[in-house]
Amino acid sequence: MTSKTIIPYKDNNAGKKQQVATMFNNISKTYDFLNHFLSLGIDIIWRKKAIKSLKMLQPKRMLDVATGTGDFAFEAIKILNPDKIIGVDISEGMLAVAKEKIAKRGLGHKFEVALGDSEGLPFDAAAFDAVTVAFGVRNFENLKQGLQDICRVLKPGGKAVILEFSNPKAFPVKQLYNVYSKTMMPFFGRIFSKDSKAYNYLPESVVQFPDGDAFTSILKEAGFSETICRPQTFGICTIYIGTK
Ligand SMILES: C[S@@+](CC[C@H](N)C(=O)[O-])C[C@H]1O[C@@H](n2cnc3c(N)ncnc32)[C@H](O)[C@@H]1O
Repeated sequence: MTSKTIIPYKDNNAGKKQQVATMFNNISKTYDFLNHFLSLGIDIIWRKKAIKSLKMLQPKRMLDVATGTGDFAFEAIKILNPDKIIGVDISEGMLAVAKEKIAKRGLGHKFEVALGDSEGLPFDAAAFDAVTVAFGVRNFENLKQGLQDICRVLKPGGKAVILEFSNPKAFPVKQLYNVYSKTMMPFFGRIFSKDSKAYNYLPESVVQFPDGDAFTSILKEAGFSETICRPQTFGICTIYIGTK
């Protein structure tokens, strides 16, 4: 199953990847604030829970794909204490914020970030014990290719943990969340961020994105086994785990 391509700027001819990078460059300075504000801080709980699923594996060398401003990687450092975590992202603006946070927290010896595309990761095969992606896969231009490359850089037995928005299915959460994401999110996004289109793209891209079993099927096609799907908070978000 492939998802219909949703792009941030419909009147623009650039491809999805370039548009997504531009959008995140535009919103990088307000991203962290709006993330916690719009999710009422629940994203912090989702991140912790997702990272905790790697505790048994005790990964030493980790990769955080679509690392953005680094919050998923910071959580991994706190909970798992790996020797090294590398974060890659296609948005220089988001990475600039991540770099400031790394310096402020004195974590430069443990957490490095670099420009890098999920669909052609600049690493050797089997280089990492675990790969994490939070709220990133929905933005990939080619989802299956991105997941295949994540599988390639994992060691055999290594795990990918993916956190992504999904669509709540049950009444009345489905209806309430629909209204919230289509009205409040774009409203506050327009007020606080520099990009009025970015917070329209967010709910539109979630609706179109394959979730639940549809997503775990793509994980399997990309080379993962023992796939797990754990919906969070009435299905607003889902933790997916795949093993190489
Ligand atoms: C919603 S942000 C998530 C950032 C961070 N992981 C977090 O949890 O807050 C999505 C990020 O995915 C990045 N991204 C989108 N497509 C990508 C790709 N093909 N390769 C690497 N990063 C990508 C964007 O630039 C953006 O920083």
